[in-house]
Amino acid sequence: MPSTSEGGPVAVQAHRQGAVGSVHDSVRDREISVEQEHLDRVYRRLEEKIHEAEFLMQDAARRGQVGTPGALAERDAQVFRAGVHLNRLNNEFEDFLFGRIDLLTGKDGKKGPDGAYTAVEPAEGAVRPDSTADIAETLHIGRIGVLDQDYTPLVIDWRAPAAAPFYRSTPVDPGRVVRRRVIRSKGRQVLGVEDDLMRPELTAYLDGDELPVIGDGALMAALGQARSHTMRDIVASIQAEQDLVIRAPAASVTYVEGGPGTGKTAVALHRAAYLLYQDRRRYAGGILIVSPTPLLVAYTEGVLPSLGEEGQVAIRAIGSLVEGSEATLYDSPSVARAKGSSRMLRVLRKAARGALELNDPPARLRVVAFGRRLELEARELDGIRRSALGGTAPVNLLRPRARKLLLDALWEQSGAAGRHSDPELAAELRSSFDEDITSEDAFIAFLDAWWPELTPAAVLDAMADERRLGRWARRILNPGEVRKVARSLKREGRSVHDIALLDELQAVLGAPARPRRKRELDPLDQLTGLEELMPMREESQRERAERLAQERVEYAHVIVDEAQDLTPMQWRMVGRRGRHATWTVVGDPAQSSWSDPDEAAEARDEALGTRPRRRFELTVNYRNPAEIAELAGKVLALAMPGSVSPKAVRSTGVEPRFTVVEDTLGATVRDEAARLLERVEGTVGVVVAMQRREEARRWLAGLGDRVVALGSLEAKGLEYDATVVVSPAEIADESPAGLRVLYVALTRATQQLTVVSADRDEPDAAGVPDLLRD
Ligand SMILES: Nc1ncnc2c1ncn2[C@@H]1O[C@H](COP(=O)(O)OP(=O)(O)OP(=O)(O)O)[C@@H](O)[C@H]1O
Repeated sequence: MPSTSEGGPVAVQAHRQGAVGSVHDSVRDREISVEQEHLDRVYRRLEEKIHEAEFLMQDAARRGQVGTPGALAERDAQVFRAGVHLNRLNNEFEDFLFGRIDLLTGKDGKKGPDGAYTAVEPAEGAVRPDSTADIAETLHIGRIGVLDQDYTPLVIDWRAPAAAPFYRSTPVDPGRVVRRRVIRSKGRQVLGVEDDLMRPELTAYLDGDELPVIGDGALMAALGQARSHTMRDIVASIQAEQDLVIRAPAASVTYVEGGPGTGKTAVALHRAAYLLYQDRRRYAGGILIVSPTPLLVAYTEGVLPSLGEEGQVAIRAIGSLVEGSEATLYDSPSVARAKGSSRMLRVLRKAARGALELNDPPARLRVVAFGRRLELEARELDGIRRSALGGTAPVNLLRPRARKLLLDALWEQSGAAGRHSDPELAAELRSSFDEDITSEDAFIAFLDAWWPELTPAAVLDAMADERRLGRWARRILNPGEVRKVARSLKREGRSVHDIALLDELQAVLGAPARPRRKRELDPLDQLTGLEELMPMREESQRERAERLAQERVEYAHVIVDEAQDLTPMQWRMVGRRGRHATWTVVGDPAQSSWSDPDEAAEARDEALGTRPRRRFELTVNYRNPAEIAELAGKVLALAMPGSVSPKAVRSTGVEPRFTVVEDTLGATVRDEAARLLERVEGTVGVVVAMQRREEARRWLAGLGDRVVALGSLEAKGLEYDATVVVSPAEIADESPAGLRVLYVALTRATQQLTVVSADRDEPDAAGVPDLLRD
């Protein structure tokens, strides 16, 4: 039986056990059958709704054959509405009822739109002087809301205000809630119930019988479960401090800090679902979640669909934010530092201007106009280029200006300027002069070569030349940095940090004017009259998503996960996607792998602008047992002296295991991974220094797909039943932020942790490496 630490959401357990004691199985069975009855009723109602939707579809189709314009418009609207209904009902048919709250009478007798009473606090006299009370209202909570024929709520949507007490109520501040129940079901069958008592001091009655309490609480049941390679939603056991973040108003910036395992990623995902529920018109297709790695994207991708939100939120790895890019390569720490630094902005601006001269531009311009040969020499051309480039306007967009300056210089040379005193005639003459020249092939060819249209990729490729980069980065990067950055750009494929540079270059260069693409045929376009009847269809979600992508992807809400890791250049890239957005930013400074947090904070503040921030802190570690959290705390003390570890919510009694390499590192790691595979049901992660990634994959070959090898930076945000952390010293020495990266590695396990030490770790007799000793 797991023990629990004190305070916060955990306190529920302590209260409950003291108050209730053991419960006989027959009571459990009876309670399961009570919930089964309710679920049966819900399904009957859902079936009725599905039949209704089907009938509407058929009826609408029949009406379509009648053919008057009014009937057609009505049919279209009905088909659309019924289709949406059917889809929702069918999609969310599985496991959508998961919670129940039993409430005291409220202060006022008002009902909200979901059919539930709105009061949060109990009415005076709801609790009798002898500490007994009657349950006045029972609400079931699920993934969508379902009303009975008479509009009484059978299920309340988890995001509706009436569902908030299910998450917010605690024994310290219970409100009207007496008992909170989590219902486990699969399809149409209720499998179990887990209860928490919010007012253990009360004897409460429901329909005359004493309220029974079953199980050890849903949170503990959820935390003890084996992990798979995909994250589960936490909708049934969101804790009060997490709920405050999820339901925080969308205005400005919601800023959340919390240590490892405090549910930041889970909370961010549930917040996206909540915002969609609150204001679907505003947010559908317009929420971006920025994640540090493609691995974390894949791990979290299933959560929103399980909350009924399929395809509405773009979850993108930071290396895939630019359309068409999917970078997974990592630069060495020193190259990453240079590329991520805001100094790079100045280098890119110079590169974008310098790149105009990449392909030996012509040294002179010769044209014939009004029967005269006109010529501009290299010196004049340089002067024109310099004056066209003044200021910070995007280089590609300056081409028309440069063209105009060339024409001015040629006009001057032609001597035609003084020919007419009448301004109208003079203007006409000038315009025919310009036309003459600009239609000449020689001029067009000159302009293309002298002011070529630049692409971000071409400029970045040009920076791979060390001499050239040295020129562009003079007095900005030091010669060592220039050498390393140039070398890294020569390699095949882009790194994660290159993507932010490409995005910046896109802004510095400006998009060349592109011919508009013809819109693809949208099948819903054929439903005439739909726009008027369904204002939400003004723009379909696909159209909106496409439009946003074409307009350089601006979003209505941007959620940044693992925000502590964004470099200044990455903040600029993300900032461009949310210039008018509201934001949710979640992170943990203690897990930052960026070597200069102050510089990153400055860039973050610039991206978020002056919008006011609402700060939240998450304080409870739901992932690691206390034994693992305590060990990780030793590294935290070295990495960020004085910072406080989040409180672990449970303990397993299994201490971390320490081993020292015996034969070869590979054989030891493989043995330890195999050992853990036998001890846990779910996944095992082996975390190594980045340079050992490939090697470690070979060590584990043949052990099956429950085990994976990860570089330390790839472990961000992920979790496993058990982990093997290989050579803490090697991970810590890999970069200036190495100790914080090691802290991340040590906090990935939900049950067991093994640390393998090599020579460099200086293990003591018990195998404990130097870095993890007291
Ligand atoms: N209220 C909850 N009920 C059940 N499980 C929870 C709850 N909150 C968090 N968890 C679980 O705890 C684990 C850690 O959550 P999550 O990955 O969101 O934490 P995090 O703060 O993002 O961690 P890190 O900073 O280490 O990436 C996950 O398995 C998550 O499902």
